[in-house]
Amino acid sequence: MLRVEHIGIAVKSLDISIPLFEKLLNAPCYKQEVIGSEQVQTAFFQQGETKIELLESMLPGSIIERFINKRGEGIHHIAFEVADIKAEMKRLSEEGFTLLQQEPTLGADNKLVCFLHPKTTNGVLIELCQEIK
Ligand SMILES: CC[C@@H](C(=O)O)C(=O)SCCNC(=O)CCNC(=O)[C@H](O)C(C)(C)COP(=O)(O)OP(=O)(O)OC[C@H]1O[C@@H](n2cnc3c(N)ncnc32)[C@H](O)[C@@H]1OP(=O)(O)O
Ligand SMILES: [Co+2]
Repeated sequence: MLRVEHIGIAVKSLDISIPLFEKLLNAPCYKQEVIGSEQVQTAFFQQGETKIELLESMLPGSIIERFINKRGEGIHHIAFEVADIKAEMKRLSEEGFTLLQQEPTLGADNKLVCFLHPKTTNGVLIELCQEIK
């Protein structure tokens, strides 16, 4: 893994959480993006070489809504940047981790992404991401 690319935080309302994080980090939200396949709206903040990704559910029953209903707002996943996502998926699968998808999909901020099941990673949802060049 190259670095922590972002930390995903599930929030109920971007309208409330964007100004809150702008105050907290003393940095502007530099990008908002809708990811229809994940039924989320995102908002990004740069912090050194990593980012904070706020996630608000767009639809009832979405992954983010289910998470908030069960656990409340808070840290949802940690994303690691990798150089070659397919090679890393193969390595992690061979090491016994459960991949939540067999092929990378298009994520936010120009990335290919893949998730690992939190049951196989000490209860932490892990995202792998590779920049699309
Ligand atoms: C914006 C795009 C992208 C990016 O580019 O950055 C994103 O970050 S999208 C983020 C949202 N998308 C995802 O999270 C995709 C991967 N996640 C999943 O496929 C599912 O959330 C899941 C992890 C498979 C869980 O789904 P499901 O089994 O349907 O949910 P349950 O509510 O039944 O939970 C089962 C079990 O897992 C625990 N859980 C759920 N989410 C998390 C989590 N984020 N971290 C840790 N544990 C999690 C949940 O509490 C349940 O546990 P038990 O109650 O003990 O059974
Ligand atoms: Co993410």
